[in-house]
Amino acid sequence: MERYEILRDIGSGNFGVAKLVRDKKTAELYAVKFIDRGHKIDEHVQREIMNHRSLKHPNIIRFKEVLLTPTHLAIVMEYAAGGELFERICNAGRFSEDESSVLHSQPKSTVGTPAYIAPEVFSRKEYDGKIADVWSCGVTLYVMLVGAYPFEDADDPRNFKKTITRITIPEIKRHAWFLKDLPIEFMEGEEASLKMNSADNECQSVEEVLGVIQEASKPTELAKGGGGNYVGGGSMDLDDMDDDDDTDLDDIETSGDFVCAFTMVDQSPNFTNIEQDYDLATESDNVESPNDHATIPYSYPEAPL
Ligand SMILES: Nc1ncnc2c1ncn2[C@@H]1O[C@H](COP(=O)(O)OP(=O)(O)OP(=O)(O)O)[C@@H](O)[C@H]1O
Repeated sequence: MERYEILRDIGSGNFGVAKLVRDKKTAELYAVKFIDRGHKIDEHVQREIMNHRSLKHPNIIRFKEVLLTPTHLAIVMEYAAGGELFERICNAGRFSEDESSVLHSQPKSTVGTPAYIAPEVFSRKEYDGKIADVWSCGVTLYVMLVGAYPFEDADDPRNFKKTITRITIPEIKRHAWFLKDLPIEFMEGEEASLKMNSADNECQSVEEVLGVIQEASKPTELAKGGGGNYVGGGSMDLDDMDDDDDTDLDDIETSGDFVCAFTMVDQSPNFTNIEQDYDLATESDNVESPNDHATIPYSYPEAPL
């Protein structure tokens, strides 16, 4: 399969490298995170991938698919061309003057930007610091996703006392900002399950994703001298990346926030049903021992994070 062309490195994390690729058919750009096959592909990696797959929101990088190269598990996702969040924050400055003056007018025992402070901290009664931190993290996440403060009254934006009134879960479920672009998985009722079925048909299925992850968690056949049973190969092989590639990178739009829409192309080949114990002997003739890997248990939460 020669679906993607690797263009350049875009970063590296704890688990591997991320590269910018172009879909040869549609010319769309994607980011691909490469993680070494073998022991690094554990239940944590699996959980991250399955959680990512279930997140569908315009402000969250969209998962596309997982593929195998001879040496790596490749996670294909939407490419975010806006650069690093940290740099954005540094460039934007920490607080505006307005925010600072509000901050300084708070009681001395209250530290932080008011919009981020949990209601109980304002109340000056005893409170649990850890729980208050969870509130602040929630506000931070909301601001990062939406670009505005939650609980803000548009007619009275500086009235931070409004955060003292805690919204209830049923109220949240009816709230406009919760319902806007709500992923189908989290919708309730019959309409939701109908939508869910049609959406599931559009992307790599849970079984396919888990099948690829299971395969990637096995010791690589390449390391053993075998050819291996892989999906991808060709231009997705990291070793194939040519630094002197004459691809004209100047033509690539990397100035906007998100440059590619989520578009599915053909899906990966069939995989063994993950509910059966994975039978290596049926996977590849090159396998030396069917007992040299552990199957990652399939136990990730489908619920919101
Ligand atoms: N979808 C993407 N679009 C653009 N750049 C990305 C994308 N995914 C990753 N990157 C870049 O690659 C870097 C490494 O990403 P990666 O997800 O491997 O690691 P991380 O999230 O920084 O840390 P960890 O390895 O702990 O998950 C990121 O810091 C970012 O610069």
